[in-house]
Amino acid sequence: MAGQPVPVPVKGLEDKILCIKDLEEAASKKLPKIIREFFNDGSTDQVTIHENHTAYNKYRIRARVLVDVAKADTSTTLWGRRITFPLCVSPAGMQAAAHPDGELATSRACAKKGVNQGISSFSNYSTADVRAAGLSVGPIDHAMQMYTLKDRALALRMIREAEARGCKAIFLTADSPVLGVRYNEHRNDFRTPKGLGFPNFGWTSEMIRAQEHGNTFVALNDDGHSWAREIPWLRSVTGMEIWIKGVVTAEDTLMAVQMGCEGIVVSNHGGRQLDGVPATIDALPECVEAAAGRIRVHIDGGIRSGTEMFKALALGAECCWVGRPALWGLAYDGQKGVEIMLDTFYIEFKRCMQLAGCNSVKDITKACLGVVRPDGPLARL
Ligand SMILES: Cc1cc2nc3c(=O)[nH]c(=O)nc-3n(C[C@H](O)[C@H](O)[C@H](O)COP(=O)(O)O)c2cc1C
Ligand SMILES: CC(C)CC(=O)C(=O)O
Repeated sequence: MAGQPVPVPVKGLEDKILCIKDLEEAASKKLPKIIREFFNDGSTDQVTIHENHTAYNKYRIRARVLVDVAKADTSTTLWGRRITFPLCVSPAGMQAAAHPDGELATSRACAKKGVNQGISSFSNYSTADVRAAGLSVGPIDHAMQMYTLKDRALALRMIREAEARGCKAIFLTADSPVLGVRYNEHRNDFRTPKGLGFPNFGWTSEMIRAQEHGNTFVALNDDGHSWAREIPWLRSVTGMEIWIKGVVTAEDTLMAVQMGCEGIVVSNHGGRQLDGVPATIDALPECVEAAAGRIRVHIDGGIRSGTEMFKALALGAECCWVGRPALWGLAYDGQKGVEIMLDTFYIEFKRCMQLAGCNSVKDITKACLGVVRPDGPLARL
């Protein structure tokens, strides 16, 4: 991707997409209200979804100058393979509601741009098809996202399929024993659009539309889940890496370490589950400290620019993931839209590294950041 120009508008579309905010606006105009609000909103009072993004503003970059950054290298390693830069696409379900090609288009775009993807349990395409779509373009690794399901036989089928297709990890979404309260779904009587199925569960469109969205979660997810129930069982049935997605505390990071997990994604589900939990960038430092280098720590939630990626890395995340930006890319222009999204982040991240005086991802450390205090000088971390 090196040397690419500033993102340009897609031919035939009038919007000039220069940043993720532009993409959000252009995509939102194209989406029907029910889908737009389902994608864009958070739960109840929208506090966490708002802070996920705004909390980045308190940090400033302590840029170093007169550093030769002509050969700045944005790449990093994930699952033993170099990726273009430390950004991957989070497992967000129902992507065919954004564009008919849904997760297939996302997979192709990720492979083309050299990053990885999480496959949602609620993908509208099967794990086999999503893997094949990406691999037809180039190398790509996938994590299979799973909930803590009541039905062990179903969970096992999904695990076996993920293994057979070569997924590298299970992302066990731990923040969803029940569905978060999202007013838009009630106000709009949200239903999965006609024609979309959830093949990972073996559910057709007709089966899904017969039930209310919230009831799907009640039927599937286990509100009696626990560390002791989930992790030893997962470990006993699969050799894939086990990552916990949805951690926002040091305590749960330590549990993940003690349970022998390979990694965590510091995540609050994009502010869609419990409103009032901290912004992920605010939860990150205590999780990084608790992990103490023993397991991988990644982050998602509210990341909308390369500068915010830089800040998350400086605070100790090894890699960032984004959910809605991929959905906006899809809604804007399918695979091409997701590519525009990835290019935008890439260009911003590389330029931020260079302007901050960093030549590699390893150069991005706590020393690169300061925190704004109301009435004082910038405080070093
Ligand atoms: C429409 C939508 C569907 C999602 N579906 C899932 C899902 O099926 N499983 C899951 O673990 N997370 C799901 N997420 C959460 C994402 O994986 C991710 O944590 C979140 O979107 C990151 O925040 P961001 O959208 O602000 O980047 C979903 C998010 C959105 C917006
Ligand atoms: C795609 C959905 C069924 C899942 C969801 O809304 C979520 O996990 O936030």
